[in-house]
Amino acid sequence: VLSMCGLAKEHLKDQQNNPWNTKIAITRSGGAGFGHCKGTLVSEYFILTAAHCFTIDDTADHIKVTIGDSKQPYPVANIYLHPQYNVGKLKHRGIPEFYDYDVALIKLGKKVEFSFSARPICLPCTQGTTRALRKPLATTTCQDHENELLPVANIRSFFVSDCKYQHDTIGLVRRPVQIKNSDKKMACEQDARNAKFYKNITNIKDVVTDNFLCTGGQDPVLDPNTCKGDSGGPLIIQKKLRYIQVGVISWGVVDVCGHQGTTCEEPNKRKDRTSYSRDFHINLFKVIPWLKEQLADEGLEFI
Ligand SMILES: CO[C@H]1CCN(Cc2c(C)cc(C)c3[nH]ccc23)[C@H](CO)C1
Repeated sequence: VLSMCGLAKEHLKDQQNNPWNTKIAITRSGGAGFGHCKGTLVSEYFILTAAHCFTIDDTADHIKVTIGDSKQPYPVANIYLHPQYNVGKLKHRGIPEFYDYDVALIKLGKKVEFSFSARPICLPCTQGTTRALRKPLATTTCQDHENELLPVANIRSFFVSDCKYQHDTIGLVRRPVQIKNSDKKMACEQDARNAKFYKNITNIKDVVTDNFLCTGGQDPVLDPNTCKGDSGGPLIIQKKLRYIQVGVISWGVVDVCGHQGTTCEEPNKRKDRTSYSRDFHINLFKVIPWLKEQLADEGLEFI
């Protein structure tokens, strides 16, 4: 059976504690600079990330994926963007960026040998998550997973930032945030209006569709915010000692890292977090059919 998903070495730090954490580097021709994104290892060949990390002319040979402690990048065989992702879909309505269905799968050119620093995270509606939730395999449904992981409430979850410490060592820091899946969901979504391109949108639900999970703000508690470089990273829920990914970091209202990109808590380097600094993540329960199709041969046993 595929090694258990969502298992981390609790007492260790950084990569052993987030063994599904991957870095995606995209080299653009013509000096259009580097693209950097995060992603998660979800099976022996696939990385889950955000579709907006890629532009139409990013080909597989311009993408490098590093996993675990290995400095050696994996070759990329192919990229699969969600078929309904279309960043320019609302351009005619003066909305330059539309992030709906902002998910993509990268197929690696080489199989990942799992280890304590390279292990897949659990995905919703797979048998691995049923086991991780300690539920009966025969009777547990995808809806049971959703009821357990995303109830109507403020749900404790986390994303992961990389922190640059002195001597350029990179650490991985877990950032606790609450998914506003309660009566606070509306206010969370309305704050999208504070984003650069969304200021004069009449109906914010046109851009913040039902496919998003919303975190950030200060009600009930002040949540940390994502940065551009966190794009494609996971929104994770921990159940006992197992980790399940419920979202992919898509976009945020305020890039609290500014240009330097690191997301470390350096003094006065991080823009102050405000009540309207919200972050939006693609809800994986809304893209199960696409995941199931793309990952059909990966032994994940979707239910
Ligand atoms: C609609 O306009 C907004 C779109 C996205 N924002 C950039 C951005 C991206 C692309 C991705 C992630 C994960 C981000 N986390 C925080 C900011 C941020 C800009 C500027 O913040 C405003």
